[in-house]
Amino acid sequence: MPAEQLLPDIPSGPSAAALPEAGPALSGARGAPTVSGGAPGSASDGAPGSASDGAPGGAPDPGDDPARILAAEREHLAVSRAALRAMREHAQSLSADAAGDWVSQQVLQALLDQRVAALADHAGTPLFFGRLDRTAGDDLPGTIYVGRRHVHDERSRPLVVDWRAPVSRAFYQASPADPMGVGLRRRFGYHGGDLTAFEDEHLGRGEALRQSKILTEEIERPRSGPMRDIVATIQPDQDEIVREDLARTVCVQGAPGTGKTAVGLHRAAYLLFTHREKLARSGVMIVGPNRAFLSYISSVLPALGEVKVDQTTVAGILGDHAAAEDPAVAAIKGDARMVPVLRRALWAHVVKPAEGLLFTKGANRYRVADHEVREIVASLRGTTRYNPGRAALAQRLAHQVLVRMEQRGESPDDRVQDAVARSRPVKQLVEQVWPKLTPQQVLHRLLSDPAFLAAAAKDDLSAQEQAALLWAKPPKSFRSAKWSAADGALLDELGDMMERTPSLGHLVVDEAQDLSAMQLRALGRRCRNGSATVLGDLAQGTTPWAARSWSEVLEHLGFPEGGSAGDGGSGGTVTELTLGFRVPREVLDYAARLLPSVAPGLAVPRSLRPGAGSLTVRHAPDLAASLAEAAGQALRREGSIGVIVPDARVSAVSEALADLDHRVLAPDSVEEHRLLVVPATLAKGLEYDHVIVVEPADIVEAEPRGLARLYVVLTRAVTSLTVLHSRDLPAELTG
Ligand SMILES: Nc1ncnc2c1ncn2[C@@H]1O[C@H](COP(=O)(O)OP(=O)(O)OP(=O)(O)O)[C@@H](O)[C@H]1O
Repeated sequence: MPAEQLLPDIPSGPSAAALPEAGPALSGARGAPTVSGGAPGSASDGAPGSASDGAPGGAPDPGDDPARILAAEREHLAVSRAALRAMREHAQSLSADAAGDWVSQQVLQALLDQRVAALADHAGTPLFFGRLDRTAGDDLPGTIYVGRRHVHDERSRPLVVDWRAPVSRAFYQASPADPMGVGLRRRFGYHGGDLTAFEDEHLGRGEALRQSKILTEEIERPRSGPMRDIVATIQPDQDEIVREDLARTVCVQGAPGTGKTAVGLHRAAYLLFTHREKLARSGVMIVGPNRAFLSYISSVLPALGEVKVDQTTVAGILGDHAAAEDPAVAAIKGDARMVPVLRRALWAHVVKPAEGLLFTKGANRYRVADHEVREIVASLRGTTRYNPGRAALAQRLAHQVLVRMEQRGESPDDRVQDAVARSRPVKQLVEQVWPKLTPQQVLHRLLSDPAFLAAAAKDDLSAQEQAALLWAKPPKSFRSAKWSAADGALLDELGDMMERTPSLGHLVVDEAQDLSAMQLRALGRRCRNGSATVLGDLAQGTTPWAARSWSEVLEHLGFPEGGSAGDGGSGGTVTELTLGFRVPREVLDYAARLLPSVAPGLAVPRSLRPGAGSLTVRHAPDLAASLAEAAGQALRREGSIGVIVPDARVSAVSEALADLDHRVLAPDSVEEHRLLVVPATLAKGLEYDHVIVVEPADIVEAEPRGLARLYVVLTRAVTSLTVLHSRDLPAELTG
């Protein structure tokens, strides 16, 4: 997004004023109380719908006194809260007894319980965070309050409108250039559940804020606990992505901290609101890199009222296969060239019948000749998945027997055909020609048997690649095989060749740049009838198979860029977020020195915040002592602290911090702690107020894409980054 879009010029400079007794805006944690905006005018200011239109009971016009305006808005909040209470009491009073039978009663009761839970008033956040005074002259109210959920009064007049409703769009998108029928846009700051500040933009008069203090306060607030929703401050380019059509697959490239994860989660919430019934049936799933990350993002959707979204990892989908594997072998297994290899391996099990079918019933014998069986097999091969093909073969053979019965004057019906299809001679022939298989059996054979692998690989894999794929010591049976994570995707591919994988309505994939072609295919087949939101940063790709381009990723997912998806859906579009909300500019510029080496094609990211003094790079011959000192200093400041270290140094660093209460982050960690030691390989997607990075050279040397790992690690800080090194820094960082 161009900076001007976020910080538009104001023809008549809006003023900022302090409001007595007002607490800090939005985050409520710090900062001066604010009321700002272009001469905060009357709440009803020129708009056909005034504040009193929206507030039943007709609140008096507070004029342009900020304190009176805020008092009037607090009154609207109190009225809205009372109305929500009434909605909840009404829902509680409803009985499921009216349902006809016991099962319907239980279903209805569950729905009523859900409704009551959804109508809870969360004391920590106000019911609304924005207001629009509209000049559109349509049937909708002149004034609307935008909040996390819809609230109406006893006459069904809306007091708060859900942020996802079409009319709320203007709250995020309207600008002086295109006011979208909005005269006044007001943003509220809050502390706990109370309104403490507001900012006005008289868009109708061509006024907009140069810099929203409420947004600044929000992005600068100290981080503690899990990720929060950004519903009050979604930016216009983020909102475009959030509200993209369900049918569209969107792929978002974005530098660290540009809000990709936040946008993906809000898009899920938006789609669930807009297509509630459809998605309740088909489902929405969020896929993240590991459980620690999922735990970090786990509160966002519930806070937006969406509790029924599955949040998982690729391993959660493909099975926790964790056998150790050489990354070079995993890279071959992750390559899309494995698809034809697997296909040949599977279908090689379908063989030419040596004999025809002989079916006996009483004294009668019915024959289907071997060439006829061959023709049936040939007509089925390649036109169905493996298992349905097997079932169809049995039915076709039985049908041939039926034809012969009819030729002899019998009149068998469908039940006879089913019985013949299940009869021993048919089963035996099918088993011989088209055997029952599991994905594990096929993959076990492929990775154990050089001749079988060579036949399946043809020219798709080189001799060296085939040699690398073969197990050094093949397990005796597929049952005792220890599968690797890469095998998981191969098994899934084979599974889908055998039986169609059910599809979800929408899939959000975070850190997608790290997924192999085969993993992407596994995810793509899970939204074959739906769509996807694909999030990532090519510069943060740390796996040996990390994507080099988004069009590749979309292709593997089955949503080719600009094209159409396999099952009639639309192709994907790539878009970019370029403005960073997390990392201070000084830190981001430092990390960006690595970009020419890790992703030469990408533009240098921009940060919303200057963050002067946020970066310290210290040569530390006594690393343990410097680390303890830096961590101690950070503990005296506000906010979370992440000590990000080469994985091999985790225990040593934990020992160096023995005197400070801390925890070590593990892949499955769900507990929170203010001071965390974070292995470099787990830092992706996370953020801390203060980050201390230990020994960058070790981080770079630990893995083939170590420079990209270092880029990830250096971009986790919200407030300060301290780099401690006893060895020389990597040349890419100093050059
Ligand atoms: N519009 C916004 N208003 C307030 N905060 C925002 C906004 N957009 C993003 N943020 C905040 O910026 C931080 C970074 O967001 P997020 O983690 O979604 O970025 P990301 O692009 O996924 O980063 P990374 O690539 O490093 O994983 C989060 O704390 C998020 O809440």
